[in-house]
Amino acid sequence: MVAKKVLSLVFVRDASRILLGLKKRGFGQGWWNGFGGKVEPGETIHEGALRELKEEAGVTGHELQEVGLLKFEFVGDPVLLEVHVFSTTKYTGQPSESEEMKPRWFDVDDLPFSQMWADDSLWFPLLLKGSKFSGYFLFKGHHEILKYTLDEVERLEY
Ligand SMILES: Nc1nc2c([nH]c(=O)n2[C@H]2C[C@H](O)[C@@H](COP(=O)(O)OP(=O)(O)OP(=O)(O)O)O2)c(=O)[nH]1
Repeated sequence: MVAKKVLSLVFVRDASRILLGLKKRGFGQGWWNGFGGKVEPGETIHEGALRELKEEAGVTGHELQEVGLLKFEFVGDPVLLEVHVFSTTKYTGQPSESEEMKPRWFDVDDLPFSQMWADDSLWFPLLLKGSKFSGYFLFKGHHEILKYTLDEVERLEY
């Protein structure tokens, strides 16, 4: 049986910028990403997303919209990752560094794709234009995508 891990991933945006964090440890260390992590027992995915955003970036998110559903498999690993992607322009608090992430605003025209997960450059254009999207990526190691599907969708289906 394939085990499934459910994770959140949150992007905070303003008119021309997006808040990313440099992951300081663990999965994806050394890469820029949104904020998120494993959903804990007893919380909804949305609650998990808000908690991780607060823990990792010091920011309270409001009116999070779920915009993407991304599934990942890694060759040789029986675990399927199901990443729920959220976006918002509404937040309170100032981004601040945590044990896990070092936040920084990036201009949306100048994103550090060479220091991000390889799939991100494929779906970021959909995220940035405000579309909803659904994707599946099969990785070999953490750098190479062997195959993928990616669709712009009207609504997300689970
Ligand atoms: N942008 C992007 N994010 C990804 C990809 N794959 C992937 O898991 N993520 C996200 C989902 C989560 O937000 C984050 C991984 O979560 P994590 O393992 O750090 O979870 P956590 O914070 O609960 O971890 P920990 O406390 O146990 O260390 O990375 C990807 O290919 N691209």
